[in-house]
Amino acid sequence: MAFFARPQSTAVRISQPTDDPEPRRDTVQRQCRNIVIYGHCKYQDKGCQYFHPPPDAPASPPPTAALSAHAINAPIFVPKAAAVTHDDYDEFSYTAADAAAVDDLTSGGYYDDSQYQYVPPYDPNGIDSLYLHPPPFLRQPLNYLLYTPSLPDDSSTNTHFIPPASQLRQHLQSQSESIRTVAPPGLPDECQGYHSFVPLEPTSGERRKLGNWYSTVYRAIRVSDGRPYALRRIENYRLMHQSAFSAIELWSSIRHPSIVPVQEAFTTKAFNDNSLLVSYAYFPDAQTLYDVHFKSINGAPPPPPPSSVPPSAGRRTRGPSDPASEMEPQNSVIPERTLWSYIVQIASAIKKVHETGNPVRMIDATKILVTGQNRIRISSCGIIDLLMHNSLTLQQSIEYNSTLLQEDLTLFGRLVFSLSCGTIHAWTAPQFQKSLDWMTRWYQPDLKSVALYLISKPGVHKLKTIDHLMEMIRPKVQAEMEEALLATDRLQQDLLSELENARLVRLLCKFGFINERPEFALEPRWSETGDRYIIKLFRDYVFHQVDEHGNPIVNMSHVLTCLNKLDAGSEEKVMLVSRDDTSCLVVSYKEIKACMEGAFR
Ligand SMILES: Nc1ncnc2c1ncn2[C@@H]1O[C@H](COP(=O)(O)OP(=O)(O)OP(=O)(O)O)[C@@H](O)[C@H]1O
Repeated sequence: MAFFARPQSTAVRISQPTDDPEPRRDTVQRQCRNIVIYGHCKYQDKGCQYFHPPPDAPASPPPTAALSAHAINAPIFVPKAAAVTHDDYDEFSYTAADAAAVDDLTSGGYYDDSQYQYVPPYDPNGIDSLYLHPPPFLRQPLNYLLYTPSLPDDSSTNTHFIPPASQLRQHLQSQSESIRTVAPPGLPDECQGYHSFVPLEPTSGERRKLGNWYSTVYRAIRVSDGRPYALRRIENYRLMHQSAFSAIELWSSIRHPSIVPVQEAFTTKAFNDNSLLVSYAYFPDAQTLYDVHFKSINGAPPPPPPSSVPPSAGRRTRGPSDPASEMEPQNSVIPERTLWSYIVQIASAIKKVHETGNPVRMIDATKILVTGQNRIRISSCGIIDLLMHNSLTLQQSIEYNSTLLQEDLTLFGRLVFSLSCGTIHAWTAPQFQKSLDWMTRWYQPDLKSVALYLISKPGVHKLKTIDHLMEMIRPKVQAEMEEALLATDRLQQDLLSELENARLVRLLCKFGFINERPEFALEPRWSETGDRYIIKLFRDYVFHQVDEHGNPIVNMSHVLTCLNKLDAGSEEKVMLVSRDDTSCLVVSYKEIKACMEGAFR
């Protein structure tokens, strides 16, 4: 058929305008489209602001005339759903007159049907039945892919592990920023496949030690996967036995949600000494338990609250009126729920490691990281095993290991005392009785029982075991599991609302790749004819609409609606007009999508 100008693209050419009755831009003097379409406007005296020719003036083209491309410049319609939900909707689209003119359209559809009551172009050489009986414009049912289904929204509630969505977003943004921190000068540009070293602790002032070794933690990016890692550097380390690395090999095979995964270890001279570097997974903005819960005691400003307080728990502060305030002045008490959560997470990590027959050796407030709301992970695993590697006989090593397993539980007990009492030395003899009183005052008795079990001295025939501990805390484990599942549900729901982001970005990237490539102007497969032309017109339709004064319309909901429909390949049709108004195409989103995929490929 003649008006299928490009059958292969299925775009419908409507007409070549033969006269120029209207200026390009919409103005209040523009002729009312109701006159053009219906021959009269029932809102003429009721506020319609467009020009209505006097009754004796020459009649406008009858409705059966070919629709001019200029008609596209008629008042821009905005999808109803978008307009009512978007703050920045185009005012012009909803002037009183238009509101009246398009009032009917709101009775159930998204678009002004009357705008689509077009008649196929007049084709003197090929009048056919379509001309005489134009097919009705059928509104396509919405594709379910177009919109995220609305689910009950609990994103504003504060769950145990996941803060309200607004806070979560802030955390994630801050983490993203931390990952991209620019490397300061003075550090190696590249070292064993890592670059962009950024120290994670102050490098001035007192030097930090791990055991007898000076140690610094850096964030660096690994070349092979582009991901950030936390590298702990041990200065002036001499590797005596290659077998020392077997500890790292073992730890790199242990995966547990409460253990910072170990990646690899190597020695290097890149720091102008013999350094040992152990690479761990990096958790942006992580703070140690010490930083979060104990630092204020040393006079440093307290870190931001760990966001660990469930709304009902409140935060209690030791004040001078508390009998226990003699222990430490003005230090916030960790809510019992948070404390149990820490205990369950650490116990579960210890169980995982003890099952391999190995000790953890890093149960310490300065080595346990808080990586999210109430989420903790034991860090720096394996490094002590590497540094203190010695060649023991099998029997010696079994006995040594057994001692270290008991030691893990004792360290754990000390940590529970420290966290419950808010002071790192709460378990030591001078403070022990006061600490017990304190725990009796603020927490349920089972917390004290657990702490006492953990720091008790093992009998010759009765060793402490992590399994026994797990049995003691079973009800708390169940509560923790429920919280973890709730967190998964919450995250999945949040993820759903972000689902369209990736799709839209991919579409925008494709637009960017395809449009405006003058260097390919002479390339027949590329030039702005055919499919590429449709894509260009669609780009204009989505992004470059202007109002009656020629000002750009910045209507995000229009853009998002169009892109969503394009992505879903909706059957809905859209009218595209060239910039010079010489041609006008009606194509479906589905067809535009096919054009775009083709051009992109
Ligand atoms: N895997 C990791 N991901 C993100 N940050 C980490 C990681 N490991 C350590 N850090 C951060 O590096 C910093 C230094 O860690 P380190 O273990 O030396 O703590 P520290 O408080 O300085 O302990 P110490 O007093 O023993 O030196 C801490 O702020 C910690 O949050």
